[in-house]
Amino acid sequence: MPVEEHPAFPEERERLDYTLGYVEASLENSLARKSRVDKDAQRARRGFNNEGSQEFTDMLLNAAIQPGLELKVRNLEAARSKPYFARMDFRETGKEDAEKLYLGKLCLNRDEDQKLIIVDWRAPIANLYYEGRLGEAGYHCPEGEIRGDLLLKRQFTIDDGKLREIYDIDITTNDQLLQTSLGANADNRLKEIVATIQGEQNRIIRADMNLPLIVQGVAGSGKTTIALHRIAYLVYNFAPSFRPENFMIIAPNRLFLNYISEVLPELGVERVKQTTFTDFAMELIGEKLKLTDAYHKLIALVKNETPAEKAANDRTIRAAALKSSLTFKEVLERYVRRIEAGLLPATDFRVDEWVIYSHEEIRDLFYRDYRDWPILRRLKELEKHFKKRIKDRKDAVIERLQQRCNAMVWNYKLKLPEGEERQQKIIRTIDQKNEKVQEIERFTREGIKEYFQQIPQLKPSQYYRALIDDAALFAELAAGLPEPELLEYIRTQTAALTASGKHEIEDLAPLIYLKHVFYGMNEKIPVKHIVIDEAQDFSVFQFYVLKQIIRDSSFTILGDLSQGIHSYRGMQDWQELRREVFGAGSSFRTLEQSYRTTVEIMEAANQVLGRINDGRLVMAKPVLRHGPPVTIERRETLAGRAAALSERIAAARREGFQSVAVIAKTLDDCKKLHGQMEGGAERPLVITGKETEYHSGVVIVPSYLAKGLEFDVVLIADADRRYYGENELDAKLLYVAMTRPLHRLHIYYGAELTPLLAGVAAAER
Ligand SMILES: Nc1ncnc2c1ncn2[C@@H]1O[C@H](COP(=O)(O)OP(=O)(O)OP(=O)(O)O)[C@@H](O)[C@H]1O
Repeated sequence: MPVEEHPAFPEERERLDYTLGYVEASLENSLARKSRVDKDAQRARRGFNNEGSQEFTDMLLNAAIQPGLELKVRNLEAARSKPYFARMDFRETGKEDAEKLYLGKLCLNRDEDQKLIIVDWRAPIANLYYEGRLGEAGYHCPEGEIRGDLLLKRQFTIDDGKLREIYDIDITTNDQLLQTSLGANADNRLKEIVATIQGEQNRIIRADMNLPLIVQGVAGSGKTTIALHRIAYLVYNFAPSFRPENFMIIAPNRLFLNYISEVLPELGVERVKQTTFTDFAMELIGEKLKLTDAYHKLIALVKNETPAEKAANDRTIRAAALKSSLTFKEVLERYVRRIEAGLLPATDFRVDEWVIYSHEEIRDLFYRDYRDWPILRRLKELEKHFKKRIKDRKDAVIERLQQRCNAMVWNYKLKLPEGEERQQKIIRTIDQKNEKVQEIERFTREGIKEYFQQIPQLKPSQYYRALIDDAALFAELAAGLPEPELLEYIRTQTAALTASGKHEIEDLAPLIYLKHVFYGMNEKIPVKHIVIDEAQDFSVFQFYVLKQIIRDSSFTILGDLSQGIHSYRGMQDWQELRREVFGAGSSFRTLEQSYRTTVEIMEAANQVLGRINDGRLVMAKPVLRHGPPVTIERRETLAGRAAALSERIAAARREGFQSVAVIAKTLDDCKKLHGQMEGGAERPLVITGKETEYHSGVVIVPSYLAKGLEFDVVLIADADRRYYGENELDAKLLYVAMTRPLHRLHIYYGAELTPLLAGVAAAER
């Protein structure tokens, strides 16, 4: 129905005009204020000459105000075209009138009377919109629970300040706006979804920040999107105790970070730390380490062609899993305990003939009083104790020397006549005393230095190598642990790698662990809440170290075991993570509804997943949105496939789709295909994984890099048996590829179709 025919159109248009007028006025005010503050800041900077001056105070004040004002101006500018997206009418129990609340991305108050013109979607009352059905409803706020009647829920489409659509949501929840939003084409980057957040997503966004939360969500269930909305929600609700810098999101790679980079600014949130595990690990370890290519192992694994390769791969997978487990951490823990036990010299701390601290006293300090401190930091405390006691002793000795010197001087003055000889003797006495004092100072300084020189202090990577290179020590420490042969294999592989000056991603958790136990790192990390996306690719050991180093911080962990293409080193089971790392206090939620793709595509992908035969994997339920069937076509030659792909790309473009991805198994396969697609109308861009900027449009992307991304149309280029065999890893890779499109999926193969797709009800030619 045209929007003008909606009975509430005149009222809503009037309200929109009023709001836009207010936004405009507020923007004008804020711009004027911003310009004043900017000018004052400039003036103060020019006039500033010392830290006690008025200019300095002004400079600090302006620096504090400027970012907030800039943000306000940006938010108001955004609100000009779309100030709100919904309205709800709520009558609180005991009150006569219902309040009309308009929900938007930011809150806007009327300056005169503080009346709310727009309610922020993150405010407690906004929960009614996401959770409440019409009728009796309530919400929690700092004052307690507020109950009442939800009389109206209405959604709007507003573009460029124009009211385009009005949808009233009735008791049966007809989410027209969600359908419209899902039917739209993929933008260049991930987008915000405040208007259509669903109940199960809302409960994750608003979950208690202090409890670790683990979310298993199927492909397309909105994990990445809600991870970002959760941060925006927490930033808003926990300010000013928490600042945006206290939040951090860890994502799989920089390309992905760039893909998601617009959501937080769109939600009015800046300065949240967005990083990858590798980058964060390097920061924590504090050493410049060379890493092997992140996908090197996966690429070797997916080639998997000859029986010999298969056997070697099997061992690689088992070794990576063991190295990423808490069993390997146990070896390191024993190693650390061994170093700790033998760290102190078996002597007293003496300076010359004085015993300053006895061995027993030192042990008590080191192993008892400071036992919870990082090992090498305890040495710093010992040193402080040594210095303090030396100083007390030294002061007493110097005092005695001084008294003796005074007595001698006095004696000379009494006994010798005034003159050259007496003067010389007095000078010599004082000089001798000064020399002695200096000698004592030197002695004590050197005594401390000598004591601590006996204690080796290495970098984390040096401690690691000292263990990895020592076969006998390693075997001794690993005694009694499961799979001793595999542990020894890990040791030799790691020793060879580190000898060539490199580490692999599985080494990062051990290195962070060593850094933490020897040096500690708490004061360096301002992070209080960590959100981890694609968490299925993290190992238990990685989670363990993150939890250890940021003890007070809380975690939101989101992932999908069905997409665990790094599961050889990643997560097999969320319950293990809860058991081993986060404990019973953590909560666990599942998301089964998938919003990205059509029913036809999701059903085909689910069939592939079903082949893995793992009861723990959850099948996605698509939102009811239909599209054309998945097609599977054979083109015998690579050239033939390339030509067919080029045709499909052109057709997709004619249909108005913006983003098309050709997915081939590995980067090499992508490059070969690219070479063949020269003649096509639009030659795709190959994504190599080295990019830091995400370009959509038409791309060729290796299956493992497609994870997390989405496209309007996906063309799988090589669904042959020889590429996708009947094994878990291949099935997961194919599943990831098949769950990337929003609207169309076309599959091609050359010789023999992968058995993983056998029976997939697709339009086959
Ligand atoms: N409530 C919603 N309203 C509108 N769109 C939504 C909603 N939830 C998810 N989407 C859309 O569904 C798509 C998938 O979201 P997202 O990429 O966050 O899912 P994901 O669970 O991280 O997916 P995957 O694990 O497959 O990478 C995105 O286009 C997102 O905008």
